[in-house]
Amino acid sequence: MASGRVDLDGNPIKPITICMIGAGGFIGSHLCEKLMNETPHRVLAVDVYNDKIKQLLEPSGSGELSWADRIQFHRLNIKNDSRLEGLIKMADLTINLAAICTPADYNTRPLDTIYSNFIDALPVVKYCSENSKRLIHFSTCEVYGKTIGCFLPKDSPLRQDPAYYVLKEDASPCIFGPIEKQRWSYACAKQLIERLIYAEGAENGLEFTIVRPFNWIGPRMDFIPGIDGPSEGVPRVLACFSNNLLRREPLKLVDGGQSQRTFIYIKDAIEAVLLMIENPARANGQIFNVGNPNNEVTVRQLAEMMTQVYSKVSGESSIETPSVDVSSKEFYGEGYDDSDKRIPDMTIINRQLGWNPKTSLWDLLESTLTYQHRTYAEAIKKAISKPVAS
Ligand SMILES: NC(=O)c1ccc[n+]([C@@H]2O[C@H](COP(=O)([O-])OP(=O)(O)OC[C@H]3O[C@@H](n4cnc5c(N)ncnc54)[C@H](O)[C@@H]3O)[C@@H](O)[C@H]2O)c1
Ligand SMILES: O=c1ccn([C@@H]2O[C@H](COP(=O)(O)OP(=O)(O)O[C@H]3OC[C@@H](O)[C@H](O)[C@H]3O)[C@@H](O)[C@H]2O)c(=O)[nH]1
Repeated sequence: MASGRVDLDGNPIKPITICMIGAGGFIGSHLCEKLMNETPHRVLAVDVYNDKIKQLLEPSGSGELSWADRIQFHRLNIKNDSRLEGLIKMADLTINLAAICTPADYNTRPLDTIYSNFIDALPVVKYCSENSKRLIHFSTCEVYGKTIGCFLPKDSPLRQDPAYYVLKEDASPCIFGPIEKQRWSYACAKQLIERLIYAEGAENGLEFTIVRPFNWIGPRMDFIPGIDGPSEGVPRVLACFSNNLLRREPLKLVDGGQSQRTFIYIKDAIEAVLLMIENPARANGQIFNVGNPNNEVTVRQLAEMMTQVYSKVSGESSIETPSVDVSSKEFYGEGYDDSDKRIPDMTIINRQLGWNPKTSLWDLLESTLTYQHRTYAEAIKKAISKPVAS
């Protein structure tokens, strides 16, 4: 079944079993799909939900890469389930994606955020280390926090110097705000679990790879409030803006939409993860930025581009006031703070895996918003036309 597939050094790739924790989420669903469609590997998919991978859990057709017996769903909460160690032992590699990772939760549910991103990840690291199993752990670009450049005077020419803003895995500091800015509870928990994994590698020989995603976006990200998630829920920006566009409401720009982000298409990013899975000798012991430095925009520019793209794919003209400003306190509540700018340095992933992102921001928004329109437009129309109960 693995015939012809070779790694970056020309060695044949042997089929392995992967314990994927958080497999039912946005990234997990795309990774499962890739592994089923293009590789012979087996997946023990662990999550509390499976809606986003349902299509893979149905019996598949025939053919060489048929996934019939290669994916198995285990509904369990890793906080309190003794089956976890057994699943890690059965696998060659564990990938941990499980986390609370929506900014609206970091300042309003800081305890859940810290428990989810640090405490709940501890047994996963421990079982991998004790059983000599390889671990790929999902961290975040938020561990860098703010750039050095943002502390310079507004008119300083050094702000234009990449040395003051490009984020490098082995050189950049992690700069968070004060404790009362609970936004940083997530970044801080992720940083500590990174340090623990690194220490397990140094002291106990754990074979690990740490992934720092820089705003991966695409179909199936988060939920549309009131349709496939809670009406009052606040997902990440792609889903917030999609929801506004679908409902023909102005997009809300937090604190003027001045923060900058680089967005990468989920399918480009998944290619990088597959290279890590299949090239352990090149990926072990590494921390990888995975992002697209060419796709930088301010949040305001993102809103403008999404408005234009959505008009194109839906055939609807945009509304008269496409966006409105809103304060972060009003939108997220007390204790919110923000990363100013996120440009990933690509030297290490390029050197180790020869990987580069491909898809432009316009193209990735076009395919993603086509999906959003096709998936949600009818449901939103129905929800809007329902008479409000008196
Ligand atoms: N999407 C991004 O751009 C991005 C950026 C930076 C970091 N990350 C990291 O990547 C990982 C995956 O992110 P995502 O975007 O797919 O998020 P997601 O919320 O879509 O997926 C996380 C999944 O983990 C599951 N999960 C959470 N706690 C669990 C528990 N206790 N037991 C079992 N399952 C549990 C959730 O049900 C969910 O399906 C996270 O660790 C996140 O911090 C993602
Ligand atoms: O409706 C909205 C939603 C969000 N925003 C802004 O858009 C920017 C991006 O917000 P997102 O919700 O996508 O989240 P962030 O980029 O801040 O953090 C994310 O990045 C790294 C991951 O670890 C997490 O998935 C998440 O923390 C922020 O500046 C936010 O304030 C708006 O202006 N309007």
